[in-house]
Amino acid sequence: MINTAIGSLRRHALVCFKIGVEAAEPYLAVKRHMLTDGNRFGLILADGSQRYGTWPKVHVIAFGKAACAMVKAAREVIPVHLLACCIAVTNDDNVIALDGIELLAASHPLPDERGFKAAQICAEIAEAAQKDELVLVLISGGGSALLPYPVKTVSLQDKIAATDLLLASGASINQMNCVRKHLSQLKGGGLAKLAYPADVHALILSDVLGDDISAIASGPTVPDETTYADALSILESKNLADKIPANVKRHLEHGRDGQIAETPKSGDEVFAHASHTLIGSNALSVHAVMQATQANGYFMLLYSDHLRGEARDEAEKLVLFAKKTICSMGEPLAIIAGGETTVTLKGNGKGGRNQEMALAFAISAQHHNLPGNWVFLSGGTDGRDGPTEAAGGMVDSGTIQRMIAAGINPGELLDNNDSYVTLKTSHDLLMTGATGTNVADLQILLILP
Ligand SMILES: Nc1ncnc2c1ncn2[C@@H]1O[C@H](COP(=O)(O)OP(=O)(O)O)[C@@H](O)[C@H]1O
Ligand SMILES: O=C(O)[C@@H](CO)OP(=O)(O)O
Repeated sequence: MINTAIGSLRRHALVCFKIGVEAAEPYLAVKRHMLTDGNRFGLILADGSQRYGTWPKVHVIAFGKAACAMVKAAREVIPVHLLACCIAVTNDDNVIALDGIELLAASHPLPDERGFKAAQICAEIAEAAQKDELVLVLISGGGSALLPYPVKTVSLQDKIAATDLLLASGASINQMNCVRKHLSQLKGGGLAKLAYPADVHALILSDVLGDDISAIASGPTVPDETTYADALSILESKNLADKIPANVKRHLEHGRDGQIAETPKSGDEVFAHASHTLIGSNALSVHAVMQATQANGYFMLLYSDHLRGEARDEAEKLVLFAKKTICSMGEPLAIIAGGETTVTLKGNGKGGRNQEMALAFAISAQHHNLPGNWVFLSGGTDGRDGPTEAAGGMVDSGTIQRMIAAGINPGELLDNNDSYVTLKTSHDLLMTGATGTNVADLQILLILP
């Protein structure tokens, strides 16, 4: 039985989580950053200011896993007489047929010929845009693989081979994309360069923690501060310098030796008419959750907006932090975090990093006698945690009792990375279904001391 106090904490946690997810919902996020009076089209910039344009034509290029939802919003807002073209490139899983939009499917995470053709079309649109027209670029994660447009001396097959090696090497997304930018005509500011001197504005949904704009989909519209030498040293550090196709290595070496132009850097003329707005990210979702808990009457503390580390260790640290904090608080307390933990798999159970963190939190809270009624939610904003249909877990101060009453041993199951079955038994799985967005994970701890 869940008591009424815990019941209302659980309802609040769920509502706040959903508000965090909604803050990153691609369709809504794009709509929040556009305006029209029926005749003109304008943008709402990051600082909240409104800017109506005098663009006679708007060319819309959307790519990434959220391209369909983003382009749908743009199509609904931009007056038809201004819309020159509307193209969306996404991966097979995320294709949604839309009226009036040229929709192209391509492969992710390894590029394919379809992506190459889509990239050619996008490049042609950018090049054809005239001065004083607007190229509106809607960017979401996955864009790097979906729009492969290798430099002329590197074939698509060679680029696929290089991507494959990098994916398998454990390279970070920033490292991967440093190399991809230096093999591409579109990435690392390439799209802005092609569109110049037309105006370029990008609405960017970040799937990269820390929101390095030039890493998201390899930053096609923003300056790239990395170099050919950086790309080569990344390949060397991963022992790939002699495994990548010879054409790829030669291109990077020619670049390093100054025989090929660098990717455009900040201050470069090609960015004179280029701007962007970050419209969704883990940090923005964390912020939305923080506001929601305050609106619900909680005293709110931000624990971390870049949570990283082993899920179970982070759970214990959070328990200890909460215990220390409660001592000095008499009022309802919300402790908020966002980020992406990891799980080192040791067992053969089923689960995900959020479910593992929730289970570990419940065990650790009991071990450290976390007082009062509390609820802890850890969920993936994409609604899918690991290879399960749950988004994560939501545990409370009665969770361990429910598990024991059901005859299971939570500690043993955690050791087997079996968080899914364990939380299912205590009715603590967080089930939202796929959400259509992906800005990493959110953690919400609500406490009535
Ligand atoms: N039994 C398990 N328990 C906890 N985590 C797991 C388990 N099985 C897989 N995982 C984790 O799930 C992660 C993949 O989850 P997923 O939600 O698909 O990731 P992403 O959101 O990064 O695409 C892997 O990094 C792996 O560590
Ligand atoms: O497109 C990309 O470069 C990255 C980051 O935005 O996403 P993914 O990990 O899906 O390749």
